[in-house]
Amino acid sequence: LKLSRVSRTAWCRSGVRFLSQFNQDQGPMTLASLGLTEFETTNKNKSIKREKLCPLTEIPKSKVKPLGNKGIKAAVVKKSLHVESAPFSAKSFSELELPPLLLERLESEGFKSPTEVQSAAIPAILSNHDVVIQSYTGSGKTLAYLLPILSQVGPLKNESSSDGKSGKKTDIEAVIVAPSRELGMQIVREFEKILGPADKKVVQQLVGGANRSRQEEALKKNKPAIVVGTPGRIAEISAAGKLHTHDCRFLVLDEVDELLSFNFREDMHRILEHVGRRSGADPRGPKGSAVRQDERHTVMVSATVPFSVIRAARSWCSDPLLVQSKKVIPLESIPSGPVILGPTSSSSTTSNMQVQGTVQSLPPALKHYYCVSKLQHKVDTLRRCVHALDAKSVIAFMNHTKQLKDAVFKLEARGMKAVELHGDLGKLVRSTTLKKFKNGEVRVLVTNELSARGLDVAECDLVVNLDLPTDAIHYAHRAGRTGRLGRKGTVVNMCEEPEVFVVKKLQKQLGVSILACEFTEGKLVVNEE
Ligand SMILES: Nc1ncnc2c1ncn2[C@@H]1O[C@H](COP(=O)(O)OP(=O)(O)OP(=O)(O)O)[C@@H](O)[C@H]1O
Repeated sequence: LKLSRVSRTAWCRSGVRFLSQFNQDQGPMTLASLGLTEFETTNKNKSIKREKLCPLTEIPKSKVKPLGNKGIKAAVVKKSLHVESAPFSAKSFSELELPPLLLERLESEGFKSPTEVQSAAIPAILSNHDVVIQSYTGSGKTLAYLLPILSQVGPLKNESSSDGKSGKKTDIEAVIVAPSRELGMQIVREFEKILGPADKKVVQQLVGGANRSRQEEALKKNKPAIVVGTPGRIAEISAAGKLHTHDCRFLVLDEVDELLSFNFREDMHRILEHVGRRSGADPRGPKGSAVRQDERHTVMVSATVPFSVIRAARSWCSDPLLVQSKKVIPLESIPSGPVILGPTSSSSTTSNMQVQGTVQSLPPALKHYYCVSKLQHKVDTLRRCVHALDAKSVIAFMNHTKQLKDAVFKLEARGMKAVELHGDLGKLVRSTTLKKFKNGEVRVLVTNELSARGLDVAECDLVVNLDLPTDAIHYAHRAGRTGRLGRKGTVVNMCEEPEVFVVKKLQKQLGVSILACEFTEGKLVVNEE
């Protein structure tokens, strides 16, 4: 496959189909399956060592690459990045060269030290590299891009940071795109937390479902430097000429693999076309000129990075780096096609890749179980499961919105406080429901895929799949709602007898043990198989 120069249109058209085809054939694509987690493959003849991918400790300086994207992103003058020393030795935020005001804010909000992915990503972004950030759910990817942005944009930034190209006050300097309203709002709150009450207006939410004219008025009145929103609303306001992003310096695509899905295709196309597109600039201007210092930096983020994302990054970014918890490597060094796990692959290679894949997208300490239950008994089994594990904060996933109400009704009838959350509810109901769940008023949140991505409820100690997820990528995001930032977490899958093979397949694809269990006499009993 020749993928590095796919046109945007081709990428948009084919990305989803490609991904779903791959998922069907080989299971979900993880970075491990791209051969990234081990620096030496098991095939000795074709072994690729890290040193070859990334000579010495330095990321190679950017080469000017034909991008085939009308030059939205021309070559950028980049600082070289020491990948083995600085990012991995950082013990505190101050070692990451963040500005003093930002460090003060982090301290007063109780953030003491960076997570591994933050230690790796912050220097990479600060060195003007485009990056793809991939690390497991709940590992702190939001701050990994938020902090370098606030180092260069807004009131906490380094004094030496430039004010952007035009210096026009109406210009947006950073656009963050997220696939759901809930996730968008959560990111806004994270920005507000770090900015502090006095500077909250530096960031503006542009999520769907909220009043559009109020958002437009706020843009006009507050002149925010940063906007966070859903693709539809950002594209809509941009198309109406009320959002000026041509001089934008940062574009972040959070949950990027979801943003590449068919549903968002047109809106994402507009965003990628317009954000950071300098009017009148020659995209192929002289290499290293000062003009390009302020070109758009693109940051793509997710716990799961299928091949469609690698391909999109190659198309839309300039010499992107892949940042994982303990590694920073040039995306260029990734093999240019998916690793095929066919019948000819040796079983050791296959299992090795799968184990590595799990380490990357799921928190390593999560415990996984499955429990065979008849359809009509599943909610009762859920109730027994919650009691047996003494779970305080539970997210139960179902595949069909219509069934959620019924499950909530049954739980409430048995004295268990539960509430439903899905996209058909009004925005006010959605936010009060989530608030109630977050502050512990409700024990079980019964929901669908809407809550699977990004939702951060630290207290959530149990995830139950009342219906099995459609594939391993969906499993990873659902499971990742628990066990966040090193906390304990349990995932229980309820399935009927004929579905056990699906659990076995997920287990194999994800490389985790999903143990058979039942709930008897108020206890979790793990069955020997
Ligand atoms: N350095 C840190 N110190 C303490 N808490 C942190 C730190 N970094 C992030 N957190 C907190 O950890 C939680 C999880 O972070 P975040 O939501 O960014 O994870 P994530 O990797 O994006 O997860 P997901 O893949 O599910 O979206 C958040 O509540 C965040 O505020």
